[in-house]
Amino acid sequence: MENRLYSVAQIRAAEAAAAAQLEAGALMRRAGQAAADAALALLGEARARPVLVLAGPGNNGGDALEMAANLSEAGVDVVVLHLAGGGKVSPEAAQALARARASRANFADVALDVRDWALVVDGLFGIGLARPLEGRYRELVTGIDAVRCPVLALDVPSGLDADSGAVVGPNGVAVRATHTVTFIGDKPGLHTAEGRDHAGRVDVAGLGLDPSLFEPARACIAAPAMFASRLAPRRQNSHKGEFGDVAVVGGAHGMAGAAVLAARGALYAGAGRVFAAMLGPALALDATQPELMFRAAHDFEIADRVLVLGPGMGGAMEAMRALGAGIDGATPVVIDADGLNLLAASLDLQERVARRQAGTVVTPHPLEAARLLGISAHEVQADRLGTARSLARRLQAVVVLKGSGSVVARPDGDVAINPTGNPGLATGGSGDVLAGVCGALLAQGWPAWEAALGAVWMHGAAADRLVEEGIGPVGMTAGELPAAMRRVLNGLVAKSGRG
Ligand SMILES: NC(=O)C1=CN([C@@H]2O[C@H](COP(=O)(O)OP(=O)(O)OC[C@H]3O[C@@H](n4cnc5c(N)ncnc54)[C@H](O)[C@@H]3O)[C@@H](O)[C@H]2O)[C@@H](O)CC1
Ligand SMILES: Nc1ncnc2c1ncn2[C@@H]1O[C@H](COP(=O)(O)OP(=O)(O)O)[C@@H](O)[C@H]1O
Ligand SMILES: [K+]
Repeated sequence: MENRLYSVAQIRAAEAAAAAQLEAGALMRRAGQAAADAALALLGEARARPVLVLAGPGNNGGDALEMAANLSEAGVDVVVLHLAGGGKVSPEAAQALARARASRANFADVALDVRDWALVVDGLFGIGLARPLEGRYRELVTGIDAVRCPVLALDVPSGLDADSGAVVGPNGVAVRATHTVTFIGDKPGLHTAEGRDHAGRVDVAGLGLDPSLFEPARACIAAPAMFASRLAPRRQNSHKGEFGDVAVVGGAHGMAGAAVLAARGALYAGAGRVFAAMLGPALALDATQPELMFRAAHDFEIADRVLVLGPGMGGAMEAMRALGAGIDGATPVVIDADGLNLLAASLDLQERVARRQAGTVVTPHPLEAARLLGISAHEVQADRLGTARSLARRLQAVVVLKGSGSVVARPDGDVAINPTGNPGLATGGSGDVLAGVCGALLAQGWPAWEAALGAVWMHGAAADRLVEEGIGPVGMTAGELPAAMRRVLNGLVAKSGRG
């Protein structure tokens, strides 16, 4: 897997194995050097103002002190704010402190806002954070929000859980960095939940560890390489029957729009034919998308069609029947929105999902995932990877837990975190488009895992393009996504062709 992500336990194990082969303090010195290089790159020619280095009581503070010594040796004006804490200090961190004290760095107890800094470095806490930030730490971390210069976090923004991306504590705070240089290996918490807001741009400094020291990663950052084998250019001699039928089953009274958006998503992602099987009054036509075929759900023939079950489906008995029929069918399905709420209410349906032979992709947002697992949305967000994994295992399906850094999980426990997308997607209907795109990829023969990864990646990339064009994030609409996603998809297909 490329772009590997490691749990804190895996990082600790690799670090311990490496430390046993190296001279004492070598890893911390390497971390301090990598951090200084990152800071120098950020500073560029901006050397007139000083750099503030916040150093905490543990080894993260040790990294920061090594870095302060390196920066001052490089001629940078450095001010260190060292919070010693009362606990035991590791020999490496003690050595780093002695080195920083002997350097030209100034140790001072300053308020964050007293100077115009060129850069603030967060070396308070890393993967050893054990409880919420309080007192002086909390004050400093909130103070960082007010600075206008870049903020570089070492390893992990202090206050953030590196495994989950949750801010630690009920009313917890965490550093909002513009950049993070993370050590030894990349960590999931920097890329999902609150992670993207707190970590900023993430660079990995591997510190020269031998790859054989790592346990196999069970998580990665999603990338087109993971679904590239499905992006083959179309043969000249092809016909619509090769690209599959998608039927969106939904659109109860008053919710036709959800089914239409999903159907448009499927059409623009290349399905051969797209139907909308409506639980409410069947529309005669979508005048802006006349290619879509509307049918009444109660007498619609679902056989041989990939189904997108749920957009605007409502909760009536008829919806439950349509969902059950789709689940028991032999074609791949996507279950979304109201389909998931109905599923949450029926253990029987959940078991039938788990027994399905054809591909199944389930796309809950955090509240839908919470209903399915009988927990709160807060608990889902506190452990997005764990939640996605347990749902995937329970339903024996590929699960997309949506939101910032969508988590795609498979029943065997492997997960990928999607790096594309932005808050422009936080608008009604964007999830319907995603479900339709995923249905179209399944209809074109993509396996569930690749279809889910491809749909999520391209849907997010479409939103990113719209932002680049000034169409969002504010005011971006779900209806603008299908055409933008189509450009992304064709761009990837063109790249996949023979040079
Ligand atoms: N051991 C080494 O040689 C290396 C350490 N590294 C760095 O070391 C970090 C991990 O070091 P540590 O295990 O010392 O952990 P941290 O430095 O992240 O924090 C642990 C220290 O903070 C205290 N603490 C935890 N939460 C607190 C809170 N909320 N309020 C007040 N005090 C709190 C603990 O009692 C302990 O003293 C990594 O994130 C990384 O930055 C890496 O540079 C790799 C090399
Ligand atoms: N802040 C965000 N950053 C990135 N993606 C987001 C964000 N908010 C929402 N999304 C994405 O937008 C889509 C919203 O889906 P959903 O919550 O089902 O909305 P709806 O039901 O209105 O269609 C999902 O793909 C989700 O991952
Ligand atoms: K930190």
